[in-house]
Amino acid sequence: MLYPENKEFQHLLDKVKNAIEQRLPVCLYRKPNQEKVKAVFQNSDQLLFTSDFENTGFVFAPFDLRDNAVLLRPDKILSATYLIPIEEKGASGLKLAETGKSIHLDLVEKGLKSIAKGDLEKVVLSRKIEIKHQISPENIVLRLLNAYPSAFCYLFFHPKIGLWCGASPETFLQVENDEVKTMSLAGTLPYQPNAHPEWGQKELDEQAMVTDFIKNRLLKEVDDLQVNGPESSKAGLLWHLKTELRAKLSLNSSLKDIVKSLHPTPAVCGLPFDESKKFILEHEGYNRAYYTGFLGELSMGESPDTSLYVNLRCMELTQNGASIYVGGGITADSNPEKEWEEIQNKSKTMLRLLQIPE
Ligand SMILES: C=C(O[C@H]1C=CC=C(C(=O)O)[C@@H]1O)C(=O)O
Repeated sequence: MLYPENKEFQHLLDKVKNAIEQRLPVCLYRKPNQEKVKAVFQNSDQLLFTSDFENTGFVFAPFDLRDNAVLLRPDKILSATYLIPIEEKGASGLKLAETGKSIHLDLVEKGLKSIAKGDLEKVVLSRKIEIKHQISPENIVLRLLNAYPSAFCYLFFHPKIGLWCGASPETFLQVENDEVKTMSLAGTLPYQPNAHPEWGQKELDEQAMVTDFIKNRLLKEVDDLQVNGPESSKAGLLWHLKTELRAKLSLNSSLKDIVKSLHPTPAVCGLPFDESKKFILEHEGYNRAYYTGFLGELSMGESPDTSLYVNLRCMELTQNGASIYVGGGITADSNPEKEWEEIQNKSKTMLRLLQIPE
């Protein structure tokens, strides 16, 4: 037993473990700053999709929406309160390998050349890191819940898709009645205890580009748009610059319209939209799959509302291993070495879950 003090939570965790063992789709998740953990179970291994986001269920959408967004049909939903134990083990002994550095530096240089030529203004470039480990999904999910109370934490399994988990710091879209909320999250610095982040022009410009894009795209779909920020926001061992946007959904707009006009935002793709996406697909050299896609409840919450998060700080769990996905925004002011350090720091968000001894 992993959590004997809380029978309700242990029951939920056991059910999730059973579903994975029986190869049935399931997603366990906790919204930011909440004590309630939920799990959605689908009682068949059918691969279902949503294209208009009008269904009820849990959506798991890829970076490239030409591939389908997976829908978990909520045949059963369980929830339990989970209180984080006070004695939390810190991130100890993190060893960061430099493997893949030269490949990533070359990719960043290519991005910088396209920016210098005027083809791109910004492009988010990423990589996949393969790690070996022996930790069970139940232990990983506990570590995730304990380490990142202010993130959207999840463990998603579908036998035809795979096993993914993550701690996303970024809201993609929240819709409750006609109220729409989203955020622009871009600009990163390492977190230093007792010190405030000192943002440079590169991060401020990068953040402004993302905010302007979201603002301009949203203005076509919403009324009464309000923009608050940017401000510093802590995400695990990192600081980000964050701007919050809220508005009223226009009468002739739908969730599908907003999703299609925003995803993928320049926080995970780039500017101009089409050219940066093309650059990523041509040059990154691997398939992002569900990294930098989005996931969450569709018409399924208490209200019922929709709350979607960007699939960042995530990994795919495989037999005895994991693939950690990390990326960063490249602009004209980027320094390739610093960009490498930034994604190394981002990789610690998932890496620390695999390296603390059982
Ligand atoms: C693409 C990622 O982060 C995005 C979100 C916040 C800050 C970012 C940045 O500063 O580059 C990225 O835009 C990632 O973590 O893999």
